[in-house]
Amino acid sequence: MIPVAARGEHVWLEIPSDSRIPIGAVVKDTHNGQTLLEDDDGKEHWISARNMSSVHSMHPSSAQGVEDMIRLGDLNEAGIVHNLHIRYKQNDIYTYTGAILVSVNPYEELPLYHPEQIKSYRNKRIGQLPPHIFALADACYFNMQRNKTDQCCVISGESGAGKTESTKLMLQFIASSSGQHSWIEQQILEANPIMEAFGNAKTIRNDNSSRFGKYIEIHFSKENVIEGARIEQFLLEKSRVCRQAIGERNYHIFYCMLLGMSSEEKNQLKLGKSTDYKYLTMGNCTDCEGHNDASEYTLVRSAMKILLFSDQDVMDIKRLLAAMLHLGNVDFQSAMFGNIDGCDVSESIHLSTVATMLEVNLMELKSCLTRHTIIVRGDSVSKPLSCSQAFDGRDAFTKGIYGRMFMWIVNKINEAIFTPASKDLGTERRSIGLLDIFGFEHFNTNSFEQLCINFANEHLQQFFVRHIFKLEQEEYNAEKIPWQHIDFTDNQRALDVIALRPMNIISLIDEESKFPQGTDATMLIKLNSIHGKSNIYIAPKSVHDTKFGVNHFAGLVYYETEGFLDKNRDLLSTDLILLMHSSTSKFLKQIFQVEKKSNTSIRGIIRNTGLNYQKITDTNKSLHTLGGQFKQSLEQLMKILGNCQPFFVRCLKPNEFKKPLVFDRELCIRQLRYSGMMETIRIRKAGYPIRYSFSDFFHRFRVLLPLNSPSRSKLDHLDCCMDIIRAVIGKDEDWKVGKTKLFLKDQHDSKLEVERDIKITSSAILIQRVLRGFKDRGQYKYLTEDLFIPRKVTGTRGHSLRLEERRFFHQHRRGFFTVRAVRIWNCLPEEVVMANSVEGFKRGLDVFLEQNNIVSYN
Ligand SMILES: Nc1ncnc2c1ncn2[C@@H]1O[C@H](COP(=O)(O)OP(=O)(O)OP(=O)(O)O)[C@@H](O)[C@H]1O
Repeated sequence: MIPVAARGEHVWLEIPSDSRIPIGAVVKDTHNGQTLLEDDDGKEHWISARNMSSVHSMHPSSAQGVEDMIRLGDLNEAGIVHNLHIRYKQNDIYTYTGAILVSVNPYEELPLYHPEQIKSYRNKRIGQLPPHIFALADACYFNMQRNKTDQCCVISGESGAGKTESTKLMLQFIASSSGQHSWIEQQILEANPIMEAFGNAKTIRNDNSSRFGKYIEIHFSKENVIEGARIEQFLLEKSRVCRQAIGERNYHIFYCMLLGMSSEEKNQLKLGKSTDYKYLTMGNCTDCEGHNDASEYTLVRSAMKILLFSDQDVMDIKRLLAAMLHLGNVDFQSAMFGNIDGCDVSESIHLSTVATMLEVNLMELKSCLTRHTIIVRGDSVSKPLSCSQAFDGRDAFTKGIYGRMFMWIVNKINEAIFTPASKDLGTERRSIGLLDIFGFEHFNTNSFEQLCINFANEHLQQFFVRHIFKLEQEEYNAEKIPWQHIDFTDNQRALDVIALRPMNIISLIDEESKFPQGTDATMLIKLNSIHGKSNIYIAPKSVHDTKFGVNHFAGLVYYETEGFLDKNRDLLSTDLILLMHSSTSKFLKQIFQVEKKSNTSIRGIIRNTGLNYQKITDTNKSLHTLGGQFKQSLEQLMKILGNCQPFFVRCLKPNEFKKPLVFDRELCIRQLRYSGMMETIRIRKAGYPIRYSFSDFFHRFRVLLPLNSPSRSKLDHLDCCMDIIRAVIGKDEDWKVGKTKLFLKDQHDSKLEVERDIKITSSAILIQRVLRGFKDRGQYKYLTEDLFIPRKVTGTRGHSLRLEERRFFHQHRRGFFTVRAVRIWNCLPEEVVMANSVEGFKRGLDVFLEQNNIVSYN
């Protein structure tokens, strides 16, 4: 409590709120023993002297705000959220926590991303300029070169928090990192519009929501120039193709196509306007504010050209999209077949259009949509479907086509941008990976998709926890660094129960899906019997309840099990698969090619035995389930990430209204809490995230060894390291020496790199000055006096050269330096010596030093 507060003073004010976190405020006035406060939200409060117990003083660092939250004096939730809030009000949307970047969505275009800004952030250390996504991208590129390790950046946050925008900005920065705008860089950037058109949609939360996860890996040559990339996609939300919630749209591509195509093209595909199609109007919304569908279509078309989609590929895709729209308009009506209930396709042109677009026989298509074949004692029997079964089958068919088409498109993009590592490059090829994956989801009704998404988030959280907390603290112990253990919330147990230990939730769901008699109810019984006693799994409250709960790191989520098994099986009817293989469209056949093994067996079956339903059905079932596939690709991804040096971007959504400058504290506190930000700041503040072995440190920062250092002559790594650190960082700063490594703070690393760069730049300027002078003097003398100066300086070690060196010694009193300079001159190519910029010269010199195994300029 502060008894009296002066005008202008910054304070904390306790206010009633869900989070019970005090809000920052400033004293506006004092009058008759009352104090007028204006809080961070702009609300005014008169506080009587009696109530001043709810007012506390604020640390000056919190009052002004800090760029790096580990410098916050008030290291608590109030301090963090207040810091982000006051920065956000000034459009400072980026804030560091050490090398972790917090990004708050501005919901408006800020002048932060011009090519000039890219230039200014290039080759700067974190902390030299205000926090920025470009600074992180530059740090990835820099670390990749310096440490010769692969880098990755995990970009996380809720839907609409800004993950995709952040990914695009990082990609834009990295793609221009080598300074040359090559064809491959352009191709990588052009992949975005295509992926967004087919994989993004307007949702309630985000007008351009990515409905799939992606990992983009950019590959670099030995010279750190981009030579290719690879995109992996995860778990596209297929249900959106058939169904959208109110206010939401289907995938952008459908609306773009209908507005962007010429009327001739539309006639060819028998297409009208978006309101004509059921699949596009389920959400009562066909427009998307700020999204110009027609011009997006032009962008997608030109991106496809750049990514080498042929005209035939584009035509094939358009025909499939048109087929899906018509399929959505195919209606069914009840009909009787003898005394069996069934259904028939209602009269319309849509069915025949679908048959034309898919290049299949009309009657067979009709039969596949209204009947299904089952095996009875080895014989195939065709049975009619009820109306609702037919609608479900039709939708499954559409989802099956869209999902496979999306995978084909991603593969096609990869064909254009991916170059396999050449053998002689061996392990020297480096990469930077960017992971933009769906954030934690918790809706009123959560289904199988949410379980998969939240399972992915558990994995990423564990990766974060492992990297930031576990490994770090283990290393302090191993290196005997004095350390006070910091408690953190470890989600390992949740991850074990969901997916890792035997009989985990995902594997039980999978097992039940493969079981012919398995139902959602039998699955739930198994889950209860195995996990009923765990405090991670929450069993249904009664036998009638079909929901189970999971205690995730981000909160308790209940999952509705109805439809779980069908979604996990993700099967198309055997009739439809065979129909697709009977199509005359090569494209359609290609996208329905399943995994190689089962694929050959399908073809074999068709060729050898005609339509053998039993075998096809078996093959179909032997394929992985959706959950199984997702788990496998996620585990592969975690392995890749585990071999990288990670960076993290935590995106925050400041409000639910997509409005600029509106900061909903409670919403932000919730996001900060479950991302473990509070603990992260504590460990970043207390810890030493930068570690170097003595020898690595010595080799990197040798140029900073003071000239008068006694360890200079001994060249003992540890002694030299200590001398460098004392000279550059200072002996009173908080750095530590372990058994084999040095432990530094993020800001120390930045300082060392900046000093190193200054030293090398000045040395390089000096060397270049000397060399140019040497050359020009030689030229001058050659022209005027025709003295003993060699006509070709390169490689000459003659008398005249030594003369020149000596003269230089007298002029500059840097004899040692000159001799070295001349030696370098003898080897350096002319274009390097005469480079127009110091940077260019340094680059050339670096290559030379590396090739000649010279570790320092000194
Ligand atoms: N740095 C930024 N500058 C301006 N606007 C931004 C920025 N980041 C995000 N936005 C705005 O917020 C919207 C949502 O961002 P984005 O699509 O990146 O969210 P997301 O986290 O990827 O969501 P989802 O998980 O739904 O895909 C963008 O379409 C854009 O309008």
